[in-house]
Amino acid sequence: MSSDTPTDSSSGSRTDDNGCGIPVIDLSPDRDETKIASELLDAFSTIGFCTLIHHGVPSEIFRKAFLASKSFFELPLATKLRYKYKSPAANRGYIPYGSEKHDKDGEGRFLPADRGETETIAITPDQKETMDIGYDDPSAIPSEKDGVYANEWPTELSPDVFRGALETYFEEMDNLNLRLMHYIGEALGLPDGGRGLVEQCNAKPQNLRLLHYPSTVRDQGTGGDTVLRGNAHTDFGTLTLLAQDSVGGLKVRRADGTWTSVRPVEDSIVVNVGDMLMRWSNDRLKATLHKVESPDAATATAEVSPCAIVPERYSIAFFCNANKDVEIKNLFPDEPAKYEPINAHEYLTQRLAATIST
Ligand SMILES: O=C(O)CCC(=O)C(=O)O
Ligand SMILES: [Fe+2]
Repeated sequence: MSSDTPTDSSSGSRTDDNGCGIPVIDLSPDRDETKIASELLDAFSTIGFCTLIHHGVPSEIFRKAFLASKSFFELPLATKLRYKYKSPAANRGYIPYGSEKHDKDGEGRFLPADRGETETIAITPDQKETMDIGYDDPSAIPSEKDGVYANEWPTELSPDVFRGALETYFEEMDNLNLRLMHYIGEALGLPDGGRGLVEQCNAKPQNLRLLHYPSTVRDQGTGGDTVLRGNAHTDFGTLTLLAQDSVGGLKVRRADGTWTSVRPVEDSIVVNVGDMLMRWSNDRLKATLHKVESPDAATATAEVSPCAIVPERYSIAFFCNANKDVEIKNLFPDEPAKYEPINAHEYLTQRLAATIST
């Protein structure tokens, strides 16, 4: 069996993935919610990933968000650099190619914090540019001292095309995340049936990231046929809600070390567990390594060019976190804690600082 076969027999998770590579979970309102919750728990405690369908977010909202992303990345580099990412504390703005250094190696082991230039260079920089957007709280006055930051919306783009589309997208994803956290809390058997988890994630500490992987040629990057567009990593927060275009290339590592390709499904959302939720759940939920490569013909739904050109790719990640003041501490006090408690904001800022050079 090829290591990219889109089934998952090794992890013990559901295999009815419709060829998607990871479990597919249907959130239709007429489905039994307890069943949905147990499917989510099954996926998140094995491969750590699933694809959501019938989640209720209208197609139009994805279409407008992808249009906003394209309009931004098509601006000249000098213009995009006016909105450059300033600090992990603010966690907003544009990051040009080659600025992410990753804090884990290809096996998921943390690299030393004081790693020098050589070790950084040993990992090929991601072939992507990104734009991070947070929540603009209308009732708070931005102040660096108080840790309140505002987005810098590009003045070159009409508010309808960019800001409006992305604020709507943010709101939809935020609601969906809270729904998922409720299911997770319920399925984990937490005493308050999931309400407590929701209350600890409901202050919009999330981060919307637009990603653009430029078109490239196959024999660059790691060599051979495959181009590595995004290094293997785990996400930092609680859940990540990812929308992708039809190009493909996302791969997830199974428990046995082989990789499964996630086939893009129109209007679906790929969800995965991040390290913060893995810690919080005392390792019951798994933050799994994933990476982005050039698409293989078997999984891409877009026409994959037989020639050397790999088409550009767009995706939108919605990185969810616990509220800034939450202590991430073993949710199961009856079992020995595998991690020291840590403040959610501190944890996130540390991980961001270890990966992004500003
Ligand atoms: O672009 C993708 O498909 C995945 C991106 C990703 O994993 C990330 O930004 O954390
Ligand atoms: Fe990721």
